[in-house]
Amino acid sequence: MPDRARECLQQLRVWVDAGWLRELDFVFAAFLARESPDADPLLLLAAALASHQLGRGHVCLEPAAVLKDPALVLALPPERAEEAGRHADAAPAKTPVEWLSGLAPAAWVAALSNERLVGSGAGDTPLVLAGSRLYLRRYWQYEQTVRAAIEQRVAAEPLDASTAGSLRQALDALFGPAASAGGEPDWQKIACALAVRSHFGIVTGGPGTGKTTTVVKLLAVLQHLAPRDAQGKLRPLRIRLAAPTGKAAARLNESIAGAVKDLPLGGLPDAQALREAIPTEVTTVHRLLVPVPGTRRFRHDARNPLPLDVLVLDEASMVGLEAMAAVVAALAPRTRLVLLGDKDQLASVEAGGLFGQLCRWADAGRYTAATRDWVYTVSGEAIPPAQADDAGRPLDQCVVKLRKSWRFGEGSGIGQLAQAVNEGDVKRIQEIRSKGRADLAWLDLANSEAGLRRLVLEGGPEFFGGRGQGRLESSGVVAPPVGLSHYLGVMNRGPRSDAQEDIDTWARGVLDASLSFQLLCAVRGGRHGVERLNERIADLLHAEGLVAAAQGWFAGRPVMVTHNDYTLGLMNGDIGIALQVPEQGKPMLRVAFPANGGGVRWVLPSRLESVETAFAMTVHKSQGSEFVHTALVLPDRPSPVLTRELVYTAVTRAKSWFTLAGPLKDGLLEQAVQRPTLRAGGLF
Ligand SMILES: Nc1ncnc2c1ncn2[C@@H]1O[C@H](COP(=O)(O)OP(=O)(O)OP(=O)(O)O)[C@@H](O)[C@H]1O
Repeated sequence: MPDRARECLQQLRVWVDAGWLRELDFVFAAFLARESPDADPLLLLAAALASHQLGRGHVCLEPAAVLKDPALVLALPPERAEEAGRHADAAPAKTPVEWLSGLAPAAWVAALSNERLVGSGAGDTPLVLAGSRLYLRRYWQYEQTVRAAIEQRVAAEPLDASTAGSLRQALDALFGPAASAGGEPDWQKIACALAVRSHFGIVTGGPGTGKTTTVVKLLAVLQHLAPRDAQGKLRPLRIRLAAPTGKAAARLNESIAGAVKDLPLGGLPDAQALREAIPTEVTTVHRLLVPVPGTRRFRHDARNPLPLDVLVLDEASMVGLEAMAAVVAALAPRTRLVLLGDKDQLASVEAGGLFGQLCRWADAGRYTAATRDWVYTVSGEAIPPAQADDAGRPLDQCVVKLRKSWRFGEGSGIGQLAQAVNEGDVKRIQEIRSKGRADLAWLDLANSEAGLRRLVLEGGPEFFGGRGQGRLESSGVVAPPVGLSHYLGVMNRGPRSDAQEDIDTWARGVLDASLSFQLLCAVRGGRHGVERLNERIADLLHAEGLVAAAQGWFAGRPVMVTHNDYTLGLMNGDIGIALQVPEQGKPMLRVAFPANGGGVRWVLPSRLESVETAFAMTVHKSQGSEFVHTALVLPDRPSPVLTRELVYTAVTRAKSWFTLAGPLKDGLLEQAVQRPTLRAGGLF
């Protein structure tokens, strides 16, 4: 191996030893150096960094973007290395940023020219350079699979004119007549119309904008348009609903049955048959595809597609590129695909960010004249000029953003804060803070241990605008905010008797009560990171006598599963609580997990290999969940992890109360909301 390549690998090794790169990144570069000993060191560096970026959620490396701001794009040195207390003298002598300084993008791209290692598509080179993006081949292939599947569905034959009348009848029955001219149109109705028009549809919107309501109506419309048998009886379409995680599936499960029950089908023939033809059970993507044990493959793939007419995928922003490629590969060409999600939330933890890419133009709409005419014909809704653009791409015609929140009324502080954060509107955030809102609390932790204690134990009602008094909303009575002592109180009251039924009811009560309050952290390391905070909270609860120990397993310890465990049927992100239950007369510790249908599943602590304490969890892990009172704890110093999407995701986890805790004077929040997440990818 030439000296230059050896030196490069030595440098990469130093960065791995410093915890800046993963072993995997090094191994990949070393493999390439063996395959092609004359490879340019800049190619080996690019390969290691492309692999590093994958670990950070980016599917490719864009040399020009890296060179513009290497420290930001590569996040090197990483946040964790600093927080682990590494000192300047322990840091590698040369940083990637220094190595790259002075390099021109064209020179870096030129160094990637290597027939054995880098191709432009077809072939089997380990790397693919597509335009200005460098991919590990597998991820380039995933993008190709997803793009082809979407393009094919976007281009699917539109409904023939004879169906338009029937569609109009169904849309009017479900949504009522069109809004009066000049008013805001009914975007839910438009979303349905457009999702019927092609074989691909996206409905995006913030919390409570009616994504579930809309998709249930869409399914009713599709069933209404489904073929009939010779006796005119409905031959229902085969429909499945899926979500990326068990928690997200359980949440949709809860809301969908109600939405199906409330469907206003009165104006349509066969109303009962239509209602019955809409599924209410939601599965996870993994269960839908059925994993083949010991492999990355699934039983359902291109050779054995799912027997489906329609697949609805909820919380699509959480689906990584690899999982999405597996989903679309398992769909027959005529299966419709409908994606639901909030495009402004954090992207998936897995490399991807594809929902954000697909929804890139959702705010602008970009509907062409043909789309506007068609929407008007089948729904009577006029798309406003602001959302019209005859240069819109075919994909844009399939994407609809729901713009009105039905959950957060005009006066809701949470709704207003979420919007201001999403728009990066610092002035508006400051206004919201200075005016005070009944459902928002701001807790400066700079020198206030007592404040954190109040928040953790009781939810800190006194920090809210209206001092945390309960209130009446259109949806019902909102009880005052609570902290962790709430569910621990339910736990410490114990079951009514030792009968298993009473124990299960009690455990379910504890699990439900635990959703009343959740602490979220932006980062894992540091004083306000999830690890230290969990330790501090356990100590505090122990000192208060609310739990019997602060370490190991103890009754009241909430745990989050960190890896899928198919034997136990537990998925990454599932949360259980350790409880003391009588077994053959003796108290034993068992972990209670929520089961479908309001039940409880009991697991022995010793069988849970990959769990972590979850008094506090990262915002990433909270995706797909909602809590009555959500508190975001900001890190104690600036971090590139703290982005607009992260804060927005945290705020929108709150149903009724939101607390922002942290060093509020240092402008951390303001910096964060002005920093949107960077995600590389070339999907659309
Ligand atoms: N057009 C509407 N008119 C009146 N109420 C509506 C309308 N659309 C939705 N809602 C109500 O708003 C609430 C939220 O709706 P839905 O659950 O469909 O929203 P979502 O976007 O799926 O929410 P989530 O944030 O939970 O994903 C529900 O109570 C629903 O009944």
